[in-house]
Amino acid sequence: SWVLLPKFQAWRSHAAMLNAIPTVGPTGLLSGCIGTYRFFTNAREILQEGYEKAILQYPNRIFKIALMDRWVIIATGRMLVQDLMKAPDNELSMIDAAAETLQVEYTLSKAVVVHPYHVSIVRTPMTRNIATRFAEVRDEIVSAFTDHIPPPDDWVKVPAYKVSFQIVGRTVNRFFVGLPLCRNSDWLELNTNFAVEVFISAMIINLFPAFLKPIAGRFLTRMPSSMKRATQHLAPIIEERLAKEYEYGTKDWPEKPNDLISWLLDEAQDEQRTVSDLVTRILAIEVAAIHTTAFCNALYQLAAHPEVVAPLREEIEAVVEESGWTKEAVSKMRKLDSFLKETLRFSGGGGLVNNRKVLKDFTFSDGTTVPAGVTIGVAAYMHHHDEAQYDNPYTFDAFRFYNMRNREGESIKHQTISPALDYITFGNGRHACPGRFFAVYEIKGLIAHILMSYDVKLENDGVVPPYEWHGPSMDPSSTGEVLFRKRRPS
Ligand code: HEM
Repeated sequence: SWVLLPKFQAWRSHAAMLNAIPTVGPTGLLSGCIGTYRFFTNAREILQEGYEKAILQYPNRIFKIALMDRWVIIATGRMLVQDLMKAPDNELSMIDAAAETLQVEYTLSKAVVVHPYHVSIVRTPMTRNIATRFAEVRDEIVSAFTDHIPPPDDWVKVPAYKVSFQIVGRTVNRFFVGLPLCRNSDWLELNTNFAVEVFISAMIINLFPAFLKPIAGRFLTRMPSSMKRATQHLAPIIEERLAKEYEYGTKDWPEKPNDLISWLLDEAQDEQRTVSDLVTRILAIEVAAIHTTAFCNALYQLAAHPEVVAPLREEIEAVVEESGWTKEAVSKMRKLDSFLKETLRFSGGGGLVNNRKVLKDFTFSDGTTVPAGVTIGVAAYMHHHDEAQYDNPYTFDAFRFYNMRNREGESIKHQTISPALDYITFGNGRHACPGRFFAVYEIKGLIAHILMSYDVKLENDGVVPPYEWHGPSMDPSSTGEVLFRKRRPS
């Protein structure tokens, strides 16, 4: 029994830590099954209830929700959010949480979490090349809009969700893989579908208990066929680049393209220099870059707020006249930046983000302890609508952050790219989204182009079509329409 005693004690202390955390949603027998079902269908209500109780009632500002085979703990308020984002990876692991949330083993490949070197490629060479590649990105924005929404003389209805994915897919791919692949319809369809499939398959696999996940995982993913399809497009390009390196005996051969494939090859080691590993990384980055609903949300908000159009147009025209369509010009678009950041605050984030797997019992700075084995996350939507963070949080105030930047000494604060404890759309700290610089320049470029070339409006009296909650993720309406016409002189 002396062998079992320490185990029993550890189990008791684990149970005591868990018991001290209030549960929201179903409790008792079968709570995991019912809880998972309710979290899938009613996550918003459960999270809102927990969030309000955590602030007003609970002693330690955290609460827990029972899922099929694990507990999810939600941390609320700036202090706990800061602790969570500052914690070292060997205590609170982002990678382990991502592997679980996205079920990467079945939906992507274990390799992307075992050696995530592609994250530093996004952070450094990719971000450094935004300025040099901006003219091409801008060219693709113009050409993608011309193809998908040829400027009509009279109002036409455009399915916002579908078209925004198509336009983002092309813009992102011009930057990642260049012409002609960025306009190849099979490649684009594969990428946009794959990005959505990863999230849907993972959500369904997560409904199964641990012992059934391998079976569910085998049947519920189209990963092998997507990999094969992606390989058909990428293998010839990758092989040609490897051949050039061999031929010239250097990685810096003449006229090497300046794109994601080259940036990856510059860093990849040993087995990472194979077609299959590189294809997986490229798909993983595509998923991170394409599965963002920011542009679609911004389009709905722009169409819903005609009063912002004139000031935004005035600003864009002035900076473009001065600096052309460059990265520098886009960074000077401060009102547009505020509009985008307000969109991300107001409609971005979802209910369970910045997830961390607890690898060792973890104590927050207020003394609250969570046991190893659970997952902790943040309810970003509720955080961004908390009056402790923002005045009138349920009002969409396009120039909220512009006005804040105009305050004495705050001109470089409050930008869309700057994570802060009251603004966690891109996370915060060490794991803050490394792709946010590109994402922000790209989305600002897309909205600026709409403002310069089109008039937009919503049919339904300017009311944004209802958001869709899929489990804890909050998405813009997938069926809503925005009306477009060629810009008319005002
Ligand atoms: C508006 C668009 C985007 C949003 C809202 C967004 C949001 C996020 C968030 C919340 C995280 C996790 C932070 C955490 O857990 O602390 C993250 C991580 C990440 N994002 Fe983004 N992202 C966006 C666009 C992009 C783009 C365009 C790329 C690639 C070019 C990208 C690549 C990544 C990568 C590689 C990570 C993992 C970082 C790590 O492991 O440390 N994201 N993103």
